[in-house]
Amino acid sequence: MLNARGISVRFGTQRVLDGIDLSIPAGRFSALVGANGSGKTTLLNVLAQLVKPDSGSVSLGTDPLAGLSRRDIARRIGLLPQITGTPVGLTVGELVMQGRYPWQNWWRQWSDEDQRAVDAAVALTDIGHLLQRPLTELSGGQRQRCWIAMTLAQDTPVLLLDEPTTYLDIAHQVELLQLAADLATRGKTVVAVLHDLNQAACYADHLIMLRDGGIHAEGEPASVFTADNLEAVFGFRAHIIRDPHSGNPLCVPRTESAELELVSREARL
Ligand SMILES: Nc1ncnc2c1ncn2[C@@H]1O[C@H](COP(=O)(O)OP(=O)(O)OP(=O)(O)O)[C@@H](O)[C@H]1O
Repeated sequence: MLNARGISVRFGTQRVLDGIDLSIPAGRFSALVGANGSGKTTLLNVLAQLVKPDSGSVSLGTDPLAGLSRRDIARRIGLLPQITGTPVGLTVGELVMQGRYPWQNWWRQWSDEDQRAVDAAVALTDIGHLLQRPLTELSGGQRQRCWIAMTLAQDTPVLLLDEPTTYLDIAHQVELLQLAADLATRGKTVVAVLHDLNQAACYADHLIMLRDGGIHAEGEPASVFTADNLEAVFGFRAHIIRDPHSGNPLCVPRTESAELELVSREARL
């Protein structure tokens, strides 16, 4: 269990996170959703100890993370940030190998275990055919899969993914979400910031809705993914319907034209 207690963060005069208490279930796939600017990235960065909160603490199980070295944290928590730049002069293979950095030191160089972790990450993200290519020559989606592979190669019990489906076509989005769900089934604790609410409700075991730097709702998607919560958090009205195949909740935005059509149809009856 990854626990955050009383987390508050200010940037200047702006309070971005406001006394957050959160218990992220171990071995589950949690999705973090909320409007732009609601504090999702800041919260992930606090969980990964990249942002020091003004108050509050994070622990993994019973172990507080504050005070651990960067290397020790990186052996426990892998973070895929929102990627904005591309390193020049690096091949895909070299990037993925960098995921093993926290496990190495001057007396322990590249090992069979490192190679196994890299091979597994490469296979899971289907980038074996790209290993010799410079990162700068790849499409945005291919590059995103390489970053994900690097994070997987780190082989941490906790994975924090900030908008991992960015740049991916729909088939690779679904693949990535299924991979996150599978990793959770195999015991990893996965937390992903997702903007596609239906994907979040469909793939995650646990949904966390952030609103103005606080937790508005959290729990199983079936109980959290309600029209009222979506309206409160995102300010839009939606119908919640069920996926006829899986039974998962899906939201359909209530557009003005659809509402008018409904009213006039009812008036005609
Ligand atoms: N380093 C920073 N310095 C100052 N303000 C910041 C910094 N990082 C984030 N903020 C502010 O904190 C608020 C929350 O930002 P954050 O990136 O956590 O939101 P988010 O929910 O991830 O947004 P998005 O969905 O747009 O990615 C925003 O108002 C943002 O401008």
